[in-house]
Parts: sequence; structure tokens; C-alpha cells
Amino acid sequence: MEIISSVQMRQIEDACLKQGISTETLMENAGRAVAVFARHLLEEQNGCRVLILAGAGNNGGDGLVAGRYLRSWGEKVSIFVPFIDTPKGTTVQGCLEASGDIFAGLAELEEHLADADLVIDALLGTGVNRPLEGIYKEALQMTANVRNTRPEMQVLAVDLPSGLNADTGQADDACLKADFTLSLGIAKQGLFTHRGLELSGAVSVADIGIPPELTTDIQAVLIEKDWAKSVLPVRSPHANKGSFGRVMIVAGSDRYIGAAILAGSAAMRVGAGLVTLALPKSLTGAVASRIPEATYLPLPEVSSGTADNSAARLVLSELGKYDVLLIGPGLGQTGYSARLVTEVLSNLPVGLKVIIDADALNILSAIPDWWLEYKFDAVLTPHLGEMARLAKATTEAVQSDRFGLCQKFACKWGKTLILKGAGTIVTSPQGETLCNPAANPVLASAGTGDVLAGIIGGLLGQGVSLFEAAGLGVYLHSLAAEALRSEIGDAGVLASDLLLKLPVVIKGLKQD
Ligand SMILES: NC(=O)C1=CN([C@@H]2O[C@H](COP(=O)(O)OP(=O)(O)OC[C@H]3O[C@@H](n4cnc5c(N)ncnc54)[C@H](OP(=O)(O)O)[C@@H]3O)[C@@H](O)[C@H]2O)[C@@H](O)CC1
Ligand SMILES: [K+]
Repeated sequence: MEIISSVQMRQIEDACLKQGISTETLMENAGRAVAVFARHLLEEQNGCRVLILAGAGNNGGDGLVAGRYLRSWGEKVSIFVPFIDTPKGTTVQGCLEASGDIFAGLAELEEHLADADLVIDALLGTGVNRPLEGIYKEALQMTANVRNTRPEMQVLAVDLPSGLNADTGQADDACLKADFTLSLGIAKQGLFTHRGLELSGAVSVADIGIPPELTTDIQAVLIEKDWAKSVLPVRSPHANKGSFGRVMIVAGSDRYIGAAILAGSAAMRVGAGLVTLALPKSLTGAVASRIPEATYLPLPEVSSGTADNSAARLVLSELGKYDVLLIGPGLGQTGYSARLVTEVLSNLPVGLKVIIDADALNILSAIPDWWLEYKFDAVLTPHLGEMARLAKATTEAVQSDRFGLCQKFACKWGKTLILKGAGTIVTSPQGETLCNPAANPVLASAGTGDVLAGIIGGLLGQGVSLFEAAGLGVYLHSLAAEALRSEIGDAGVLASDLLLKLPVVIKGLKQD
């Protein structure tokens, strides 16, 4: 599914106008599609009472058109039109009257909510430009309250739940949670990240007659099963371990031993041929007892669990034999680990695929203009806090524009950037974007980032490109978490539980 911003949507609307397709035509198509969808929902629940909340902009226009169709098909339609006493309200009133019961007061709204089977939320769409207040806010809150007492009443949002920002997924407190969202023409990106994920319900897209040639420039898509299947590495039965890539993982320190175990195991569980863990010498025994299948590069230490300043040279002397380097999980942020990271990244063999994760990201963020020093493309895997440090922004600023900042900085830094969190976003240096439309509390726990980084390393080893490995890694990680959530529940799942699920979800994906 393609996804776009509101600016891109306006550009497409302008292009439609130039081709002689008017906004009225698009709105007619949109309203009809909403009506068809609504009728289907009514049939399913054997209902017939539709309540439409129609705002003063084009989103409201879509709702009014839907009302006209539904009425003509014999449904019982009532329409809340808060702007009816304005000049615009007067001009549209004539055609509205043919559409059924029309009112502007909250008292009547309450009466209609008491027996509505379906609410069509067409108060605000992409044009929302300020906090909700007054009658809009009260109407949405009243609807939400009634929904709590009458869960059988369904809510269908037109284009977006009213009060949701189409670009950022930020939501007004009064935003009405939908059971279904029918996005018009092309799905708006804000539905799939941040609060959009919890507020939009099941999202579908209505064809409103936009000519396909106007959508060819869209660079952002949702990560879906078919895409994931198409980029899964193919495993030949005649292969040997060398065919599935050699992955070097520089990870772990005295306080974060588990990071190396999780990243290394994840790389193997997605099918890497050979994994070598480069970690401080005194930790090797403990880690090897947990992953006997890996090989080890014990690093010289300055003290127990801290690699010394000659460790980078040792790593670099071996790296020529590898296809992939994952650097960062559990390294800590001492001067020694900073030297290890910077020295290795400054002297990489040509052609190596690189993932920079966790503490290695924090180490980079302390270096002014680090991306000018390390010009090669690499997968970067920041969570919110790491992204804020790298981008020199607050976490609120990052969270309030996840798509915008991920795209801006992937291009500026020339890196394949994964911005983790609810609705994880992946952007290539050229601006191609993937979004994983999932939020899972299982993944909000220690060590899950190490598993993701290891998965991506394992996929890169098997020949998947940086961008596709980043997107596929995010998807497999999220599928494994979803499987655990349904088996075990929201709380108490450990990052290490994800590991055994990885081959299972890969097998399932291949068989689907
Ligand atoms: N693009 C396309 O191709 C197509 C788009 N279509 C549809 O158009 C929708 C976008 O329409 P839109 O631009 O008229 O915006 P929309 O969200 O209806 O409302 C904006 C109005 O609300 C106001 N307003 C803003 N914030 C407010 C607030 N907090 N509280 C109260 N009022 C607030 C603001 O007016 P203001 O008061 O700022 O003058 C403005 O009048 C889109 O989502 C889709 O449904 C389809 O018809 C088919 C083709
Ligand atoms: K809406």
C-alpha cells in the first residue's frame, strides 16, 4: 500500500485539476465510496441507522455526498452539521435537505447517538490546522462517550479520524477512535505511525478516480507480507555455510554481555552462514557457552570486560574476510569503545555492509558532522532517544514528525535509517521509505534492539540490500513479537524469546 503526506496529496489534487478532473468529481467518487463501505458495514451488523458528522471543509463534503447515496439506497440517515448557521451552511442546506434529518445542536446529536448503528466521522480530514475546541470537540467527545457505553455502534472515519494529523500521526485529545478508516485515493502516512496506529482501526483505501500516472512518484509504502516474501533471501539446497554470509559482530562489554548473545543469536536464527563475535577476551567464555555455533575474536582488554586501544586493529585485520559488520550493541560509551568504533569505521574494507547500532550511534552523535567523516551508506537503527541525540533535536520533536525527520536525515547523512518505535520507519539515502504499521508492547523491553540489529546483519549476509534488509528485518522482528504476544501476552516476554520464533515466522512467510 502506498502512503503519502498531505502536501503530496494536494499536489496530486492539483495535477487532477490540470487534467480536467475537478475536486467535485473526486468528492463525488469519495462520498460514493464511503457510502458503499458504510452500507457493507450496516449489512454485516443488520443495522440501518447512520449518523454522519459533517465538518465545513471537503472532508465534510465527502460525508454529505455519502449521506445522499445512503439515503437514496433506503438507509436512515441523520447528519450533524455544526456549521449550518454560517453562510456556507445556508448555501449547502438546500441539497442537504434531500439527504435526511439535519441538525446542528449537541442535544439532537445525543438523541441520534442513542440509536445509531454507524457513525461516519467526516468532521475534519487533512485540513485540520489547530486544536479542536467548541462544538467540534464536544461532538467528538460525546460520540466517544456514547461509544463506550454502546460498543456495538461502529465508527467509520472518512480519510482520517478527525483530529489526527495526516502527516505526523499526532492526535488531538478529542480525536475520535475509529473502527475503520477509509482513506481517500491514497492512504495518508499519519495513519500508520505514532497515535495513528491506535486511532485508525482497520484502514482501507478508496479508489476516487485519481489517474495512476499521477501516483508514480510516490516513494513511501507500507511493509506488507507480499513485499516481505519478495525480498526474503533464497536458500539453495546446494549451498554451504559460505553462501549465507559471514557476519562480524563487535558487541558487548562488562555491563552489557547479553547484547552480544542476542545480536549473534538473531543473526544465526535468520540464517547467517557464519557469525563471529568480537568481544572483550574475558567475556568470551560466558558468551560462547550460550552460542557455541558462533566463532570468536577475543579482544585484548584494558580491564576485565573493556577492550583496549589495540582492539580496533585486531578487528580490522580480520574484517577483510567478512561480508557484514554489525557494531555497537552493548559496547558502552567509554573512551575505549569510542576509539574502537571510530577507528574501525574509519578504516573499513571496501564492499563491507555495515550496521551501526546502539552505543555506536551514541558515540557518533558526540562527533560534530560525523556523517562527513563516514560517508559510506550503512544501516543506522536509532530508537527515539538515539535519534534525538543524532539529530540534535528533542525526543518530542522527533516523535512529532517521525516521517519528516527520518526522511530528512537519511538524505542528509547518506544512510539507511531505521527510526524505531510504534510505526517503525525505514528510509534510504534517496528518500525511499517503508513503514511497518505495527505497535507491539512486547518490543518495548530490554534487548529487543540487539535482536533487530542481529536480524539485519543475518539478512545482509545472505545478500539482501541495505534498504530491503532494514525493512525485512523490522518486519520479521515485529512478526515474531506478534506471535509471542498472542501466545504469552503483552508483558513478560523476553528479547531472547524472539530468537526461536524467527525461523518459525520465516517459514510461515514462505508458505503463505
Ligand atoms: N485531496 C483530494 O484530492 C481530495 C480530498 N478530499 C477530502 O478533502 C479533505 C480535505 O479537505 P479540506 O482541505 O477542506 O480540509 P478538512 O479537513 O475537510 O477541513 C478543513 C476545514 O476545517 C477548518 N478547520 C481546521 N482545523 C479545525 C479545527 N481544529 N476545528 C474546526 N475547524 C477546523 C478549516 O477552516 P478554517 O476554519 O481554518 O478556515 C477548513 O475549513 C480530505 O481529508 C478528504 O476528505 C476529497 O473530497 C476528495 C479529493
Ligand atoms: K474524518
